[in-house]
Amino acid sequence: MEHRSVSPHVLVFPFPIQGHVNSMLKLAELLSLAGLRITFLNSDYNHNRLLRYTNILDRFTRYAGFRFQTISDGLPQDHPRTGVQLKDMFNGMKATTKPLFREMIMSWCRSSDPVTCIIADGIMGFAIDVGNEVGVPTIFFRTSSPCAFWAYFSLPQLIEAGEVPFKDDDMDQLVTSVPGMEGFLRRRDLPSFCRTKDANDPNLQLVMIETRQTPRADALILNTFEDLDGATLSQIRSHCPKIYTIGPLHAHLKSRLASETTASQLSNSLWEEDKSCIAWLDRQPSKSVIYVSFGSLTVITKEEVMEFWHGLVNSGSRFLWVIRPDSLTEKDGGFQPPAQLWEVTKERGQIVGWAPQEEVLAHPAVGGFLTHSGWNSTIESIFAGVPMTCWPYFADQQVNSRFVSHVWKLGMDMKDTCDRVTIEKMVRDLMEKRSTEFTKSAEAMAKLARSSLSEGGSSYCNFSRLIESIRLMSA
Ligand SMILES: O=c1ccn([C@@H]2O[C@H](COP(=O)(O)OP(=O)(O)O[C@H]3O[C@H](CO)[C@@H](O)[C@H](O)[C@H]3O)[C@@H](O)[C@H]2O)c(=O)[nH]1
Ligand SMILES: C[C@H]1CC[C@@H]2C(C(=O)O)=CO[C@@H](O)[C@@H]21
Repeated sequence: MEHRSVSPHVLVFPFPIQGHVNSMLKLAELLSLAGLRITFLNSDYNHNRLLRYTNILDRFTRYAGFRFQTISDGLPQDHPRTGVQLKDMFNGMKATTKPLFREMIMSWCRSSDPVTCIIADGIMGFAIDVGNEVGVPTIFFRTSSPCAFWAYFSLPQLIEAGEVPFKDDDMDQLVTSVPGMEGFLRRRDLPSFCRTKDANDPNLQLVMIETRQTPRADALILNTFEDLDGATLSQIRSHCPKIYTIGPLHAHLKSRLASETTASQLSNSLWEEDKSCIAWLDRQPSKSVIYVSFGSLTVITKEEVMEFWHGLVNSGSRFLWVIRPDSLTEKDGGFQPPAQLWEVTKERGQIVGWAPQEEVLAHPAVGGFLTHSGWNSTIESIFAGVPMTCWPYFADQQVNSRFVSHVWKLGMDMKDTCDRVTIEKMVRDLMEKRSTEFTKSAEAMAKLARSSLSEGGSSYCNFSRLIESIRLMSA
């Protein structure tokens, strides 16, 4: 198919979940600031939620070349769309979204303003097929971590060597088939999809097949910075030489906007942010609060909630805890936390349904983060210099938490445990006993993150290279 336009028109297309929409919308805004014309393709479901809970329309009207388009995710309106239903989400994309996307691209390419480059979510290999069909270059943006990407990429070798599926129950056994991670990556640190008895498990196959598509893309964008992930990036570069590391994206965007722009003005939340927690934080002493959040897909049992609650209360720490309204596996009926927990929570805690997380992490009262280790949360915490205790739920989070604790030494990993005694100890260690040690390493890493974004820094320069390459694709 022939192109008539020479001015870049980029289609940005995320997988329809919070952790992907958030970072891809930030990328879209950065590209708009650089003068590119952008079509952002959102699922109808997520677009309606963004309209409801954020100012995206006002925010993006300032970019003349920016427009939102929507597409079905193939799921009914009342589908829960949590981590438990990942398979439904992929099935919906395959059965409904992919054919619609193909039609849309075809018609845009025939229009007077054809798309000249697709930036698609790196978990959606079908975008490359469609891009190739219409002759439009496709760049992947993988929103998860480089370390997990590399573990996914190494899955054929892990399976071939008989390391996945695991041969027995020893989860502390080191794995040797992820190059560069031989000395420290245990079975329990592999992406959660490896915890299967069947090498043909559909989720395992899916992440492996999708990840192995990446070298077919014209380039790969990652939300990290060179000083954080240099060793892993050099492994990935042996298969995908054209990589643009332009993170931490949330901070990159902020640094290129007017200095008075606040994080909450840039919210891409699919839930309503409860801003009252900022006023509460304002009343707490410096570094006294542990922020607790498990992201947008985690579901937990009421037993786990009770263990966390007792652990937090027994730790003596102040805490700000996000409990998403849809995160409990059971219905609220019959869930009656003891009055004593509520009493202590009123004295030194706050529970909200969804928080303005970037603002929370940047708040001086926050001294630690009990996190599920989603990649956005991890990189936001790294940028804010906040040490972490990790309780990974699924996917890349098992790998990320190992890197936080063992490689970067920015906190601790409590994966595969959830009892009040361990939680109390982990919180005490993070907030008191080992606080100086972790705060020191977290602040050092935050400094490197900031310098990657300053003029001449790696992420700053890589972003210019990315823009240049998109312009060349459209010439
Ligand atoms: O109360 C909250 C909680 C979260 N967030 C934001 O929501 C995003 C959550 O993203 P992330 O930490 O990456 O977690 P998930 O929502 O679980 O993200 C999914 O997508 C990520 C990127 O691919 C993966 O790393 C995760 O494992 C996957 O679960 C972050 O930007 C947070 O700042 C808020 O604004 N308020
Ligand atoms: C859609 C989920 C499967 C893989 C993706 C992911 C990753 O590790 O790349 C993490 O969690 C989810 O965001 C994605």
